[in-house]
Amino acid sequence: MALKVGFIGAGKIAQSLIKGFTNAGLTAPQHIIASASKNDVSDLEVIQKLGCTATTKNTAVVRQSDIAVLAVKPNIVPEVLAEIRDVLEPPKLLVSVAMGITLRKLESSCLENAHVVRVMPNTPCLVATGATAFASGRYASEEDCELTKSLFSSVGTCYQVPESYMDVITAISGSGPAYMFMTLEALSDAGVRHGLPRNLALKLAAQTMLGSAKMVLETGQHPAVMKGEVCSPAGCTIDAMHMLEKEGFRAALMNAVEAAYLRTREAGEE
Ligand SMILES: NC(=O)C1=CN([C@@H]2O[C@H](COP(=O)(O)OP(=O)(O)OC[C@H]3O[C@@H](n4cnc5c(N)ncnc54)[C@H](O)[C@@H]3O)[C@@H](O)[C@H]2O)C=CC1
Ligand SMILES: O=C(O)[C@@H]1CCC=N1
Repeated sequence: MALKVGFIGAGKIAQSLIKGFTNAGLTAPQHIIASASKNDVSDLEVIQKLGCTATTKNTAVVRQSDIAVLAVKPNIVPEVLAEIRDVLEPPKLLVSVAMGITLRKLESSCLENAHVVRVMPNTPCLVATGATAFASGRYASEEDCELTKSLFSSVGTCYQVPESYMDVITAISGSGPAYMFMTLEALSDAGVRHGLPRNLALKLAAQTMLGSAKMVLETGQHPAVMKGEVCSPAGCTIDAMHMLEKEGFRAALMNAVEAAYLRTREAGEE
């Protein structure tokens, strides 16, 4: 029987997941229902255009689905949980993708024994290359974890982790696509600055990022070793490396992750 998936919140991440899950053939648009705020006409329209059911009633989403994905901003989570509490009866699974919101917080706002998992996907799920991690709640069963794993593995990789990892994972792979897009934008700008057509510069930059990531995943070698192999003695790359060190490239990235991590923790405490 087809899996019925509901989304509470129909924004950027919900849309990436809906397109990813349906492209993967894990479910079909007619088995998907998603809700948005009544002021959010554009998200409701996108859902309809995708062939899914759009609604403003969160309880309808839970009632009509096997799994309910909670994809609203963290500050909206308490009011949504209060709304759906009584219809989210165990063993129905709640999959929260809200940054920073702990399993304890989620479970304490649901019925006793509610089946909950906390998940951090990223937007490349849209193109079946997502990076997802999840932590299991107290009452989520083995079956729930298997289902979560198969759902998110259909749109990329998916790892089960201790919940204590989730905030930093949010800052690395949840937010990570934005760091990568900024890098690609900067690389292609540099190409344009030196006379390349933008389209060519962007394609070369993106393929370079893809290839480098693939080398890390497939060879298992430390990135520092492979970086060394690109730097020919007295060549041009080592000059670029020197400049990146001088400009604080590594520290800038590590500081960016720390900023996102701290914001994630703060959102969990609000
Ligand atoms: N954008 C991303 O790349 C990722 C986002 N997330 C998490 O997903 C959640 C949503 O993020 P985005 O999709 O980026 O936000 P968004 O602003 O694009 O979407 C939020 C959605 O929630 C809806 N909404 C607002 N109030 C509602 C209510 N009372 N009931 C039902 N729906 C309501 C809005 O209409 C909108 O469709 C956040 O908690 C975020 O931390 C997690 C992983 C990645
Ligand atoms: O920026 C955010 O709040 C969300 C969480 C991870 C990616 N986007």
